[in-house]
Amino acid sequence: PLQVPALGLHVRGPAMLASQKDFNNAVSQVKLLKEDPGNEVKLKLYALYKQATEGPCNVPKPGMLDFINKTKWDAWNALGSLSKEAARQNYVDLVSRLSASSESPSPEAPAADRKQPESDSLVVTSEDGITTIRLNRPAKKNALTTQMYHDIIAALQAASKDESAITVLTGSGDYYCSGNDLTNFTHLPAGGLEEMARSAAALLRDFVNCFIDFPKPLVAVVNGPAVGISVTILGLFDVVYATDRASFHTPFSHLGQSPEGCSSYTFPKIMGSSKAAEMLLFGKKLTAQEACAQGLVTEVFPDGTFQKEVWARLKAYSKLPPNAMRISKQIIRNREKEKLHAVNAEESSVLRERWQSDECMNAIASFLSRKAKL
Ligand SMILES: CCCCC/C=C/C(=O)SCCNC(=O)CCNC(=O)[C@H](O)C(C)(C)COP(=O)(O)OP(=O)(O)OC[C@H]1O[C@@H](n2cnc3c(N)ncnc32)[C@H](O)[C@@H]1OP(=O)(O)O
Repeated sequence: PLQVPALGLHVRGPAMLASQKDFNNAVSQVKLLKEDPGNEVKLKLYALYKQATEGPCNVPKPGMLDFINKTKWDAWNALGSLSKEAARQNYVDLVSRLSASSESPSPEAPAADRKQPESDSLVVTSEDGITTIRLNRPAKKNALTTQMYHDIIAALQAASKDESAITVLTGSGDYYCSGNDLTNFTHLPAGGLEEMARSAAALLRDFVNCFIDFPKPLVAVVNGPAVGISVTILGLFDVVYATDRASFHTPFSHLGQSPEGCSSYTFPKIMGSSKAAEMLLFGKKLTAQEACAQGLVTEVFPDGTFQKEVWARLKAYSKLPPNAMRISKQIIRNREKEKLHAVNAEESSVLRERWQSDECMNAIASFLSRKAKL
């Protein structure tokens, strides 16, 4: 068979081609897949569907900043003059491979039992009664990729069951975390912007739920500036230690977005409604000292002695009776767990709409085209 280079697909002879009925069945089957096949595969499915139903790409190339439609256009255009029938067959073959692999049992351990993350961007270690989850993408200021959200969920689930007494989240390099990786929004699935927003909202909700439900003491060791979701979820930690080099920035309006991480509830509760509004509506950046004065940060340390002082303290705390700490945390958290879950659901659903807005798309395009920086 011939190969279509960009997508690695095969062109078959006419005798082997799938019927329109096979194709229609495959289109229905895609919606029933148990596992998300990932953005690359979804893009292939999109391109083959367009080629099978409309023939070779016949619409103008979208502009440079319209990165979502341009990615889809590129995938469709890469199929060149592949016939509708061959595209139909390739679509059917691809769906049948996806269905087979989603039926067969996974050789991997369930995510909750997996200790090591899928990528090097997260490092999980356990020592001295402390499980440390370290964001490890310093060249990108520890911006959170979609894979990292999944890995953090898995790491928290594993830490909730391991032997450690305390769990810590921290960052590598000069930043704690620059928030959501804005390129997450450029990998458009076959279902388009709407599907991207739906799956991001579901991931956000699962991610934040893990912090709400985490059963042991959870400590943030904020080793540098923090942006976006890495700031909002601090309201769900039990203790937050920060270097005096840290800053806390939630520029949601600048990004055409709205608060998450339960911050629409925790921030007004922690710092009062007016200070919370300055951060969440106007994107006021707080210094470490200001964040401490507002109650978001527990204690600020000089950068030169930050690591030494904080880890010495955490090692001492980790020797306290672990069951007593768990039970005490549960009593505190149980007071408002239901409320936090409701807030998380609402914030995720509002963001699902926001992510489809022009305000949000334009802000992301500006950042990616280097026009905007916070
Ligand atoms: C699915 C759940 C979604 C949850 C919703 C979450 C929302 C949020 O978290 S909103 C906040 C999103 N974050 C941002 O808007 C920050 C964007 N970044 C910046 O404004 C700046 O990069 C900076 C202020 C964080 C740092 O500036 P600077 O010190 O000048 O460093 P560089 O800009 O040169 O950054 C180095 C390198 O890292 C890349 N990068 C940094 N942050 C992000 C990011 N959030 N997403 C993607 N990429 C990021 C930056 O592009 C540079 O890359 P290279 O040019 O390739 O070196």
